Amino acid sequence: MPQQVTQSPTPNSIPSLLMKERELSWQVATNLLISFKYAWAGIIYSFQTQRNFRIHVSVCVLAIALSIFLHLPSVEIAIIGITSGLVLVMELLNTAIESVVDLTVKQSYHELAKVAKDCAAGAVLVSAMVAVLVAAILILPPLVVVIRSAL
Ligand SMILES: Nc1ncnc2c1ncn2[C@@H]1O[C@H](COP(=O)(O)OP(=O)(O)OP(=O)(O)O)[C@@H](O)[C@H]1O
Repeated sequence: MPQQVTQSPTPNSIPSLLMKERELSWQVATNLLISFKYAWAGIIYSFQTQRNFRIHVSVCVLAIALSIFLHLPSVEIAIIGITSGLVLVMELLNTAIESVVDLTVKQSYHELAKVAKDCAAGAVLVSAMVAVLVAAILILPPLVVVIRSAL
């Protein structure tokens, strides 16, 4: 049976290919402000629908507030900010992957849908464990000192 060979795109044809990809989009943000609006809508959607996202936002705010209250060095506050922020990013990606999987398989069971959702949830878990470990190492010692001096 003759095999169908797809030619790889030449550098000149790449811009027109990209245009075609964008044609598939139902709506395209026409400027930066509108892009921000859609990004914000995604964050609000996750906050309103995902309990875990709300928990992670609260813990993230608490960790940064505590590190400011304890007068941690700015590098340590930045590290806590990065690790906590990473958890929120993972949660947003997890929500995006869950939505795409549900859109694809609807309410039917599929082994690959399970793999995709479990791996996305695993990514959130790994980032959350790293964030807790980093926060515990940086926040706990000065927090214990403050609590002891208050007693
Ligand atoms: N269509 C599906 N096919 C196979 N397994 C699925 C499917 N949908 C969900 N699952 C399984 O059920 C689990 C929970 O799915 P769900 O969509 O509720 O995600 P979740 O991990 O609970 O989301 P959250 O991150 O909000 O807690 C998935 O991790 C997966 O193991």
